Amino acid sequence: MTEPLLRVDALSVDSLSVDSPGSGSPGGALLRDVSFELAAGERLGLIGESGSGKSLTALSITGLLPDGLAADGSILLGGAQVVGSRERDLVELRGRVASVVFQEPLTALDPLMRLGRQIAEPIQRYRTLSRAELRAAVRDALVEVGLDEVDRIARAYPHEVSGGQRQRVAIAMALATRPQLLIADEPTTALDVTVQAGILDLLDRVISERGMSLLFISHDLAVVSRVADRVVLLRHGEVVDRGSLADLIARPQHPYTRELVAGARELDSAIDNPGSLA
Ligand SMILES: Nc1ncnc2c1ncn2[C@@H]1O[C@H](COP(=O)(O)OP(=O)(O)OP(=O)(O)O)[C@@H](O)[C@H]1O
Repeated sequence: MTEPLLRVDALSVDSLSVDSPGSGSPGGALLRDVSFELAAGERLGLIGESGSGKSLTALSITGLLPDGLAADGSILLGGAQVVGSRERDLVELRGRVASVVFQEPLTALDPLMRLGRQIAEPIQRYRTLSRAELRAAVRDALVEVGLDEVDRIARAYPHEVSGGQRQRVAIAMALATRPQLLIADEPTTALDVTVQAGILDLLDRVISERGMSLLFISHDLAVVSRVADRVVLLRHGEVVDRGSLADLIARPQHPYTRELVAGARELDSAIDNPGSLA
């Protein structure tokens, strides 16, 4: 078999900056010269403290920056340019190439629509199915994200299921369009620790089973280490460090990386020795 001439990354962000041009703020750009690549099937963690620019990066990638903010540079999503693209083309890219899971599942869910219908919508957008086939596809989608009682959940409204179940449904919706890349923006931050572990295991499994790429965004190195192979560290809108997770943890170079690694170790030993928390 011959090697392909051109390897298309799932995502390639090159010299991305985000500005708030109308604001006249003297602070300058919100993101500056952010660059990273994500190969097909790879898992990258984007780490940074609150306000470092993680969400603006995710919104830039999906072409969803709020009004008043402008992106510059290049973002290739499955080989297609996002920066400067028309909304019509971006709609096609979202879903087909990349889907997003947010911190708060209610962002993605309509409170007035039964969950089964909400999952059926993205499935129908990309596949022509009979009613019976569609019902089976919705059940399969719920089973894939580890939910039991799928008939009850399909008939329920978002407020009638638990927070963890809602996040699983939101993940099922994000996966329903068969994207190549899943962008998970702090998907477990709003959940308690045991539920969090279940969602991380789920992401780990579906990403492997489907051979997808994952961009996992979090402020928490310990959480990222559960699902990512490589990380990019953002601080004040700039990339300050990057590398394989194993290298960064074993040999942290940048002061911010050292701080993060020390913090994650402290938390880990506090969990192992609960008395040390007192
Ligand atoms: N619409 C906007 N207009 C102006 N500034 C904004 C806007 N949205 C975000 N910012 C600013 O951009 C910076 C980066 O924000 P961003 O939401 O990307 O941070 P984050 O790393 O995702 O933080 P968090 O973990 O708290 O969500 C912050 O200083 C924020 O105040």
